[in-house]
Formats: sequence, C-alpha cells, structure tokens
Amino acid sequence: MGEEVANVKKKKKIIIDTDPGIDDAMAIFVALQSPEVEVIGLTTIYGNVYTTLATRNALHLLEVAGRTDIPVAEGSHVTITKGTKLRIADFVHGADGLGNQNFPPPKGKPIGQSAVEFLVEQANLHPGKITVVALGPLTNIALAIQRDPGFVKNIGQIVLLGGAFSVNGNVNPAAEANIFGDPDAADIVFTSGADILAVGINVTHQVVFTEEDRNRLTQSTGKFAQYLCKILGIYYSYHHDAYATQGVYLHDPTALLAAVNPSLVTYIEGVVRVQTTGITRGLTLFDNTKKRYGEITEWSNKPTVKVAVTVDAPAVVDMVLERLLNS
Ligand SMILES: O=c1[nH]cnc2c1ncn2[C@@H]1O[C@H](CO)[C@@H](O)[C@H]1O
Repeated sequence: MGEEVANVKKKKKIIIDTDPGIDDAMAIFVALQSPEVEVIGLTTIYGNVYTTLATRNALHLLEVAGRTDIPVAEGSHVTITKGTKLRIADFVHGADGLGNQNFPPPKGKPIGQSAVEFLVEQANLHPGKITVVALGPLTNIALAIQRDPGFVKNIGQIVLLGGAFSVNGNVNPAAEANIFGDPDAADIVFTSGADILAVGINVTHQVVFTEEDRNRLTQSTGKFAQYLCKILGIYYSYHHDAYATQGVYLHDPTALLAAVNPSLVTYIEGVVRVQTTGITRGLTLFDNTKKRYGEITEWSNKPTVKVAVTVDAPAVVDMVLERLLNS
C-alpha cells in the first residue's frame, strides 16, 4: 500500500453539520487544514442563517478552499416538530452569515440527497468510523436517528457544540443557541444512546481569540487567514457589545478540534435531558448518576453522554492559528 493511501485510511472521517456562520467558517477551514481528519461531507442546517443560505455559504466556503470535491447535502428547513418560527443569529454573523461581505453566489450545487439521507448512508457505509461534528441545532441528527434505527450504532461519534452546563446560556439565562434552536431534537440526540461528546459554552467561553490573534491572521498571506480577516469584523463588534470583551469565543473551532484531538478536553459522563417547554426551554440538565433518587426521574435509565468540562485553551488557539496561518 502506498504511503498516501495508508494515510488516507488512517484518517478519521468527519461530516460537519453546519450553519455557516463566521465561527463555522473558521472551523471548516481548520478541519480542511487538519491532517488527522478527512472531511467527507458538509450537511447544512439553520441557526446562524436560514438553511438555504447555510447551503450557499457551505458551497462558497468549499470554493474558497478549492475543495469542491467535498459534497454538501442540504438539511432541514424546519425544526423536528415542523416549527417554522426559527431563531436566526444574524445579529452575530451578519445578514449573509459571513460578515456582510456580499460574496458572489457559489457555482456549485448541493447533492441530490438530503442531509439526513447522506448521514444515514455514510454511517451505513462506514460503520463505527464516522464522526459527526454538529455545529448547529440538532434537527438533522435527530431526524437521522428517527429515520434509521441502526444510525446510533453505525455512527462512530457525535461531537456537538451545544449546551450551557451549569452556566448561563447565550440566548437567555437558561439556553445556549444551538440547543434553543431545536430543543426537542436535542433531547432526542442526547438520549439516543449514541457516543456523544457535548462541548458547551461553559467550555468554549474559555477559548478566546484576542485582537492580537486576529492581527496575526491579518499579517499572514495564508488564504484562509486573509479570508477570515474580511469576515471577522462583525463577530468582534458583537462580542464587544454583548460581553464587553476585546476578543471572540471560538465555539465551533473548539468543538471541531475536540473531535480532531480528544485530549484537548476533559469530560464527565452522565445523563443529559433538555427542557423543551416553558421559560427554561433549551436548558441542558446534566445528572451525574451518582445519587440514587428515591423515585424514577426523567433521567432514570437513559444512556449517558460525555460532557466536556475543561479545555486546553492556549493549545486550541495555537492550533487554530497554526492551521490558518499556513494555508
Ligand atoms: O448571543 C448569541 N446568540 C445566538 N447565537 C450566538 C450567540 N453567541 C454566539 N452564538 C452562536 O451560537 C453558537 C454558540 O452558541 C455559535 O455558533 C455562535 O456563533
């Protein structure tokens, strides 16, 4: 076997489910620059933008990267309960999702398969070998779980950016944006029995990309670095206004790198349920399963998941920089 072939075989196959999104763009570029993984497809979802625009942006980002060999499968336009009143974070990413840069429309088209069909097919083709990195609301993943009873077993791992574990949310004090986007889907995913690592904002808020880090991108001739400098402005202003910080949180790149290199985070294991109604809709509630409760609870006899609790933040920032500067 040639060395090249052997390397491709060793690489972890990943599918990125994404709603690009400025930090999604960063995560996608970092993934494409990561020799440890092979990106076998992008699936799209609403969240930072509506799904139609997410598909356009995914195709556009792959064209910027010169990676039009990677398929894009369009995902759901509505929540799992067919809800059409979506919460779109255009105030974080711009109306176009990519910093209001008026990029030309992509030349490429999504594949004929839907995101759910693509996810189910790939998990069946490569049982136990695929990691889904879910960077938006979890509708597509929950639909795949409902569509194919074998999906949970066939999918290798799901690393998801979502939840606010024992901290306030970013939509409101209870809820983080991706879980708030489709709490019913999130509860299906968390209780599905799949191998899940949840990276919540309790972790990603520790990973700050400073003005100084951005300046290093600006000074680089790397194509991804230059592209990102064009779109990052609005993301910095939003963080400045909302959090009074001079830097931005690296949500999606942190989750992506946790999939690439699991030793960047530590985690605890327990049962996660998602509140689907009321003022705490979208709340993620972790049971460490240590207490024997006197009665059956909504957490009893549910499969456990991994929830990230610490992150080597300097290492994440260094890896992001290194991979984007050398592009
Ligand atoms: O305040 C916010 N409201 C909505 N979405 C946000 C906010 N801050 C960040 N994100 C976006 O949601 C994911 C993390 O929760 C990230 O994709 C981030 O870009």
